[in-house]
Amino acid sequence: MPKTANIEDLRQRARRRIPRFLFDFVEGGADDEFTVRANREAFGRHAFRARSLVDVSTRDLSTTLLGQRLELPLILGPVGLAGLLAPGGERLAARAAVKKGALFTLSTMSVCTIEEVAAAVPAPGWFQLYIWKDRGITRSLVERAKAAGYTALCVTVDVPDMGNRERDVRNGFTVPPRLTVANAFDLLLHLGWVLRMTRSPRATFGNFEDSKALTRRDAVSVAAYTSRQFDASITWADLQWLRELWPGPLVLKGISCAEDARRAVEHGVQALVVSNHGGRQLDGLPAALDVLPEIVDAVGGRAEVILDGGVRRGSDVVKAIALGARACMIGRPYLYGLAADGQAGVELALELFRKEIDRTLTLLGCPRLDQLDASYLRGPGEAPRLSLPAGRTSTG
Ligand SMILES: Cc1cc2nc3c(=O)[nH]c(=O)nc-3n(C[C@H](O)[C@H](O)[C@H](O)COP(=O)(O)O)c2cc1C
Ligand SMILES: CCCCC(=O)C(=O)O
Repeated sequence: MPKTANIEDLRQRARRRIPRFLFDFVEGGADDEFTVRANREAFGRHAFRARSLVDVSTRDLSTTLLGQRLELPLILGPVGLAGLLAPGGERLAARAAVKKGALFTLSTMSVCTIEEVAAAVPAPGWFQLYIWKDRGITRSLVERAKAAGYTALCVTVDVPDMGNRERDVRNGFTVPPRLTVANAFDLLLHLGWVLRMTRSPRATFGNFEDSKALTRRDAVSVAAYTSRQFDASITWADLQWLRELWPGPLVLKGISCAEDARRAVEHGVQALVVSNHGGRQLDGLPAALDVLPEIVDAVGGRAEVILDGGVRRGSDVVKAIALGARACMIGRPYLYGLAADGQAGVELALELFRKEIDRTLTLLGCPRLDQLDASYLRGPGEAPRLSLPAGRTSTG
């Protein structure tokens, strides 16, 4: 097999290794997937302004996030059902993050439980919260995360209801996945995955008793399950309630305009994630990178800003940091690694990013990540658009 040179190669390996309905769940976005593509294309509108004759013989890629030092400015974003890509998927990804000096975020909708992931690593990372209609369940999730030692609560605010993921509708994707006439051939072509998954203790949302009891006969679509459970009535006022439950740092994920960023700061949020949920929620939102400057400006240093969406290259990370992000969150890139080769695949994804960030800093003439600023970029209008070859947007 040819060597894996970049995240796109890892994506191709993942595509071959897991059933189509699962790859589509990972890859897909909402409606026409305009925003999925926009996230990627935005990076091509910024070109570098490199400096020459700078001593770049040693480089420093480290950053601090909410007071924690990270060797790599990368956060593995919260992803539901990662445990379907490889048995124990969330545990494997959390271990890979520790090994590579990145940070792991566990999703509320994980297959492994809050406690299982915490037990797999020396110190757990962040816990991502979806607010349940049943506040008793929400409270219990927060308390479990606190007891297990997660260091920050990352509340996702862009899912009052699930986005319209048409690939999942078409594929009849359910939790747990079910054998149907329509997907029988797909499963037959991926018997390796079927066999691997028979070793997995469960194929549903591990944190919820009712979901653990889901059998293949009463399988539900992700949209149906989340619609039943997620609270679409939450407002800024509810953040106060969470504050009382969670004394540690609070992060809001899914901020996409300056007003909300300002409001988040006024509510004492320590970090915010500029994100459109990887284009999986409201289709038609602009690229996350395009709203980053507006949000960095609105926050004015009062909270840490993280860029999430479309990051596929070390140079993307460097561009986001030059525009004021403190770190980048990645979703699909590490899932490709997990699907392709379990923990080793996630480590490979992170290693590819590390090498690319390192090389970019070297060639850019900026040896330290914390010295990056907008003077290292030429913005849209200042430079010709850099375009990817057809079919190489990493999505679609
Ligand atoms: C399969 C999948 C599941 C996801 N599940 C969650 C989730 O449970 N909670 C959440 O806040 N974001 C979730 N996200 C969004 C990611 O955290 C992140 O915002 C997005 O993947 C970033 O875009 P990228 O994939 O281009 O890096 C999910 C994304 C994917 C691809
Ligand atoms: C799997 C449950 C929902 C996860 C999510 O937020 C997403 O798919 O984007």
